Amino acid sequence: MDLSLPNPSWSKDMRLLFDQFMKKSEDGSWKHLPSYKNKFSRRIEDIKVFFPDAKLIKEKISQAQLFPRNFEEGLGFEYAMFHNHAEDRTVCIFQGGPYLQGAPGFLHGGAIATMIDSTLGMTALIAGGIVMTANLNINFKRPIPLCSVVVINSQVDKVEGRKLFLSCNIRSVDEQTLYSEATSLFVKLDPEKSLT
Ligand SMILES: CCCCCCCC(=O)SCCNC(=O)CCNC(=O)[C@H](O)C(C)(C)COP(=O)(O)OP(=O)(O)OC[C@H]1O[C@@H](n2cnc3c(N)ncnc32)[C@H](O)[C@@H]1OP(=O)(O)O
Repeated sequence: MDLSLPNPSWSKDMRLLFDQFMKKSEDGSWKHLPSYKNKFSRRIEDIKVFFPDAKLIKEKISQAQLFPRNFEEGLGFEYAMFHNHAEDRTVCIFQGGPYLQGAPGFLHGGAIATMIDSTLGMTALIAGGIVMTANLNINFKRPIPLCSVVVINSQVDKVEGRKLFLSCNIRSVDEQTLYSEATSLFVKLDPEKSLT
C-alpha cells in the first residue's frame, strides 16, 4: 500500500501542498513518488547483488520495514515526495507527528536527519541507482514545531564518478522560515566491492 497518499491525520497544509504538487504533476514535469513499508521484498535479486551479507533480508524479509514508514498513522513521519526530472530535484512535504519529539514541542534532531537522509537518498537513488550515504552534514537553524508541515527541497549539485554530492533545505510552508540545511555525499555501490 502506498503510504505517501493523504490520510485522516494529514493537516490542511499537508493536503493543500499534496494537491498543489499533484496538479503540477499533470503535465509530467513533476512525478509523485510512491512509498511502501517494505519495498525491497519485491527486488530481492537487486538486494542480493549489492547486499549479499544482509542476513536479515534472507531470513526475515517480512519483518524488515523502511524506518520512517513503521509508525502508526499520524504519530511519526507523514510525508510525500515529488521528483522533477528536468531540474534533478526532489521535494518532500513532511508532517512530523507527536512520537518524534526531541525538545518539548519540537522535532528530534534525529527525526529531522531521517527525513533529510530519506529525501537526499531518494534524489541520489533516482540520479545514481543503488547508493548509500557516505557523509551528511546538517545545520539546524531553527527548531521545527512538532506536528507542523515543512517542505524539504533537495537537489544533485555534482557527480564525480560514483560520488554524488547533494544538498537540501527545510523551509516552512510559506517559505519564510529556514529550519535546516544540509549537504551530503552519496556513493553509488560497486557490485564488485563487498560492503562488509
Ligand atoms: C528509498 C529511500 C532511500 C533511503 C536512503 C538511505 C541511505 C542510507 O541511510 S544508507 C545508511 C548509512 N550509510 C551507510 O551505512 C554506508 C556505510 N559506508 C559504506 O558502506 C561505504 O563507505 C560506502 C558504500 C559509502 C563507500 O564505500 P565504497 O563503495 O568502497 O567506496 P570508497 O572507495 O570507500 O569511496 C568511493 C569514493 O568516495 C569517497 N568517500 C567515501 N566516503 C567518504 C566520506 N565519508 N567523505 C568523503 N569522501 C568519501 C572516497 O574517498 C572515494 O573517493 P575517490 O573515488 O575520489 O577516491
